[in-house]
Amino acid sequence: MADNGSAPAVALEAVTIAYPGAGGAYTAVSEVDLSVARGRFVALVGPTGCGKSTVLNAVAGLLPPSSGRVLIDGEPVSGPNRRAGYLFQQDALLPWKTVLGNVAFGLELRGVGKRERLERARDWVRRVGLAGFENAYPHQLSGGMRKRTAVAQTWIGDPELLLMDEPFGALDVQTRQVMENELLGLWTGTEKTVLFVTHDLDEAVSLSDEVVLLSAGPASRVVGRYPVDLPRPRDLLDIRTEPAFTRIYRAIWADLRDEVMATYDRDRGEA
Ligand SMILES: Nc1ncnc2c1ncn2[C@@H]1O[C@H](COP(=O)(O)OP(=O)(O)OP(=O)(O)O)[C@@H](O)[C@H]1O
Repeated sequence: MADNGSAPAVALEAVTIAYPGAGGAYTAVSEVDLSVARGRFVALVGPTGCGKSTVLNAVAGLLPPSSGRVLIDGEPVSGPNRRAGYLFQQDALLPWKTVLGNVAFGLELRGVGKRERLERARDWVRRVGLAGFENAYPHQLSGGMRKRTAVAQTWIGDPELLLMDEPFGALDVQTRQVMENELLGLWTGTEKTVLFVTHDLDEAVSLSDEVVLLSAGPASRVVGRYPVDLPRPRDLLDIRTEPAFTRIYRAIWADLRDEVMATYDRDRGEA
């Protein structure tokens, strides 16, 4: 592979994505430019339906742009990116496999020998706090435990790039806070780049180095980039009460609110 050490981990260049439809194509995002340096934690926010998942799917290589380019480490994306790790709101646990089997599954697909993959899976099960549940099946787990299993499943492959789409959206508030903290704990000190989609501004600010705001659709584009210069390592339970957190949150919300209202007005007009 080319030596692209200085290239951004992720770059979108004038990316436009239109979905075909019966009444004509729907342009979800238009001319999106975005560059994410290696090792950064970037949150993507915007009103509902603005195209956050669309952008993430394009970066994942699951959705080819109608025009423009997506580059990973300086190389154009052409097909699903197998070096990236994914975490979505819906986990992808296999119901017939145990926790250990689910965590080891990615390594199994890659042909890693049984002994090694089980050893590594056991280590990850322990790291996400599920020691003792190795032999449990997904239906025997709480939502938080399923999510921990999914986190281990993703991280065991040691991906350089993590693409997360509202990964904790379905969890109750308390479990969510614990999981967010644990995610930061895993990520801190690594060189991993994270693109994190959320519609929760609180979550976006507390986790990330930078928040990127997409405008209301159709034809959404990037309308704001906000550095989050809060110290690390962060304890999310503490950081949300810091004056600096409130300052950043308010600055972004002032702009996000306009986009949310634009979406609301548009939907009302269509109703
Ligand atoms: N496969 C598809 N075919 C047609 N339109 C689609 C398709 N997928 C998404 N869209 C439309 O594209 C727009 C962007 O959708 P997307 O899911 O990317 O937004 P989002 O910001 O992630 O939404 P949310 O915050 O509600 O999860 C929406 O209007 C959606 O209805």
